[in-house]
Amino acid sequence: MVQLAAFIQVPSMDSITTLRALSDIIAEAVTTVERAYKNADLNPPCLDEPLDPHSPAEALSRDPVVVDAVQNLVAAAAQISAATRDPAVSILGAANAFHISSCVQAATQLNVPEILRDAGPQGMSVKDIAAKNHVDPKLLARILRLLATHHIFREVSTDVFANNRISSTLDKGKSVEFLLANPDQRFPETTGLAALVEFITDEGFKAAGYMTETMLDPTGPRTGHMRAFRIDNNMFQWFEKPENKNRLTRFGVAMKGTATEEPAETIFRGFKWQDLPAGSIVVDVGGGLGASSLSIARRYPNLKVVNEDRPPVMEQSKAHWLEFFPEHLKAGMVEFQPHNFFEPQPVKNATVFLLRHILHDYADANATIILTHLRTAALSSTKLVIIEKIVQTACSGESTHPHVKNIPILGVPRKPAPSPLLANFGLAGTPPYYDDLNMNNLPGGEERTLEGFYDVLLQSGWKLVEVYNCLQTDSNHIIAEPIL
Ligand SMILES: C[S@@+](CC[C@H](N)C(=O)[O-])C[C@H]1O[C@@H](n2cnc3c(N)ncnc32)[C@H](O)[C@@H]1O
Repeated sequence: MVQLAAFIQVPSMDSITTLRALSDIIAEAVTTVERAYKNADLNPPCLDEPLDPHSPAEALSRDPVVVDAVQNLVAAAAQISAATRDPAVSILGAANAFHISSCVQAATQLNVPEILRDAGPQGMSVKDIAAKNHVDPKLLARILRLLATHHIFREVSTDVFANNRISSTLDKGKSVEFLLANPDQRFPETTGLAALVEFITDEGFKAAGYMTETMLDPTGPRTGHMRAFRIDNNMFQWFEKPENKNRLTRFGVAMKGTATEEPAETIFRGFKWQDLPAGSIVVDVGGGLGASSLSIARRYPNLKVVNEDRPPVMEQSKAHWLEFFPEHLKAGMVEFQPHNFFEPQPVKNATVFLLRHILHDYADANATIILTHLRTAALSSTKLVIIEKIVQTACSGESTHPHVKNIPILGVPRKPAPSPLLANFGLAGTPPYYDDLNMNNLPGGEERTLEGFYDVLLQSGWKLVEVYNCLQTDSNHIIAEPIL
């Protein structure tokens, strides 16, 4: 009898209390969103309609009050689903989640969002979409239906699909005729979000397929990417091969796309660029196109910029600055310095070394080499500004690291998650964890905890002095100074 009782599922008071608390969080969040939109005499954006990035309703969706409410809503809705759904169905859903990536890849590579933009709200028959790409309409219908089931596209009537708010984010804003006739020109001059999605669902997706194999075979190829593409050099060297020219272009635009995940003002919400004296030298180490330093220089044109990256990227960067900020070039205030950051740093009088999305490409041994070269070239007054996400744990509790507790965390205080949500807001807080594994599988790097940053900086002669939390983004500005 005692043994039998163990198998009888009687929901405890705790489980019910948890469900009630989650549903209260959802109800309260909906009320907050409703009130914000009523006060502005607007309706929230409609999922069934394409995104209009310039509409007042979309602008209000970025209001901190609405963002916070939606964060609670997403976290609670995911947790209540996890708590109530058949766990076998949940785990099978997780196991099959790669189909979503694969179908998003198909839809974007076939330019379906642009084809459906032209079709308007009544949508287009999958036969006509498939005909433009010379692919099997039956398979395309199955792909788009799986996506519509996940609220990406809308199945208007049987086999007729239209864009919705989510699918339309992939619209590259170019004509279908142009995209089909110029496959190598699909991404330049776009926001970069579609390029980022294609990079993740192509290189990222393939590399992830080899993550476990790589973990179990530490003496073999170092990354999932090397295994997937059967290469023995790293992703960045692979990008430089002539046959990967389009991939390199896509990656460059995709990195610009990472900025679309965060509000345009983010770069100004942490480190106080305005306090730098005129003529200060900002070195954008591994700057890519130099999109971040370009934003900084545009706002503070008395700052000099040295953009550093691998030689082929420098060509692209120069073209980017010529297009978007030619004045700084003409004024001789920006230099393009081909440089390998595993070799000694050539700029010896930097005011700031800016490292945005660089250290996470490398595990600690290589990150230490990069940081040590910067430390050797630094003046005693040089600041290191690292822009990266700081990974939180899924549980609550104080750090046991001896030093990080005393580091000032400035900027926007991070709100604690209301009980019973996970401390990191669960599904609403996933981006850093996705990035972490992309870093592992592609270049062999990692997103770091605050403790991880402190330790790798210390090993390289830098002291982590403060952290800025930026508004509405997971990105942090991590400031370090030379240890003298
Ligand atoms: C993740 S991207 C970040 C780009 C830019 N900082 C940004 O925030 O958009 C990494 C950059 O590091 C560059 N990179 C990779 N290996 C490098 C090396 N050994 N020396 C210099 N740059 C390198 C890549 O070309 C790429 O532009």
